[in-house]
Amino acid sequence: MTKVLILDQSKSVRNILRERLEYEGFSAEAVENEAAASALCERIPFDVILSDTECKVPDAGIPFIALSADTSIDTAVKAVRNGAQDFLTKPIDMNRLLQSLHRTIDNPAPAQAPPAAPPVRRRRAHSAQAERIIGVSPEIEHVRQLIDKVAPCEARVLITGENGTGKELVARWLHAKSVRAAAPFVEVNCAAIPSELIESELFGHERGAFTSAVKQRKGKFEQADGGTLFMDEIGDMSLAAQAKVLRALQESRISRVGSDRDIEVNVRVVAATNKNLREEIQKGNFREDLYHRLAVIVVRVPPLREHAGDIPALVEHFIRTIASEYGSAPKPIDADALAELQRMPWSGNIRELRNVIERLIILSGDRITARDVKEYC
Ligand SMILES: Nc1ncnc2c1ncn2[C@@H]1O[C@H](COP(=O)(O)OP(=O)(O)OP(=O)(O)O)[C@@H](O)[C@H]1O
Repeated sequence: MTKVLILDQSKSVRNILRERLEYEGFSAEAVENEAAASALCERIPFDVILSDTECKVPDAGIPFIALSADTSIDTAVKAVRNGAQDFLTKPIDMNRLLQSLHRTIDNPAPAQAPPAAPPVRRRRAHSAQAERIIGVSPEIEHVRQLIDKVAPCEARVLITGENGTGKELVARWLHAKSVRAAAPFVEVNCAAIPSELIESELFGHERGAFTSAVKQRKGKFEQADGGTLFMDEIGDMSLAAQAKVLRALQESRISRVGSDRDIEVNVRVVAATNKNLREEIQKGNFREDLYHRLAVIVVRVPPLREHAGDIPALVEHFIRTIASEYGSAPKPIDADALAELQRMPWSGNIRELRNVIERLIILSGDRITARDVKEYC
């Protein structure tokens, strides 16, 4: 199992990253300073360190990825000059982080040998605008038709499907095609938030509600007022949090942690899960009443293996978008390389396909060949 050390002064960042990485199958430890990191590095052979640029990374010869809330090119260049394998800005885009971790682990360049001039890369903007849904298969057409029918009405929607199938993309389109399109689309990943923080994350808190509540904060429900709240990985929420969400949905009211005042909210909830919620209800892990509140309409997003005919169009799309992020020309791909990609099982679905295309663009020569696919996938 890949071992990751998280070095960050913020407890919530440490908790969120640790929980999410453990969820993704990594073994993760988190510390707040260099001394603790050095001590841990002596005991545990970490494969990679994730470190905020405010912290000093222990000199243990372990590749590291720099994280920072400062998005300036100067900070990125400095981090790479200091030996970082990659630089990611906060708030962390988990897809990017996972890609970066896999790249670092698969290809750990010595931490002491940073490139002289790091490539400047335009990162994908995390904008409210939804990316295009690629695919003309009957399966994807069906999803598109459902979006068109369901988006304009106010009904709550539950989106189901395996990881990486495009559930978030569907949620963004449901918002973009609704009457709420001009209002915020706010997302919350219920699996990434430790159970003790979820209530404050969803409903906000008053100053002094708990030790670290140094100022008043609006929760996701209030932030999404007038718009759409996308609750991802809803099946991973604790029963206690489920009860609070149920009340918010029943009454369209919430109260911040530490307050006894109710606040009215006008939010359309779109939820997503990769779990079978009916099975979770049988096991006692998910409230049936909440399920019926959320799943007025169910949109199932198919796994990529059920619409493999869309792979060539998706590959072409990713080659173009990734090339433009890197500021380079799109690389051609050989027909037999494409055929090879169509034969793969894609258990990580479209996200995995995107990651593979990014890897192939970086590692292949002038064009992507079948040999590249066999070597790098
Ligand atoms: N039909 C599609 N056309 C183009 N891009 C797509 C399509 N479906 C998914 N993607 C892209 O694949 C990646 C994964 O999609 P997304 O995050 O929506 O999946 P998800 O089902 O929400 O994943 P998870 O369950 O892990 O949260 C994103 O980069 C998304 O833009």
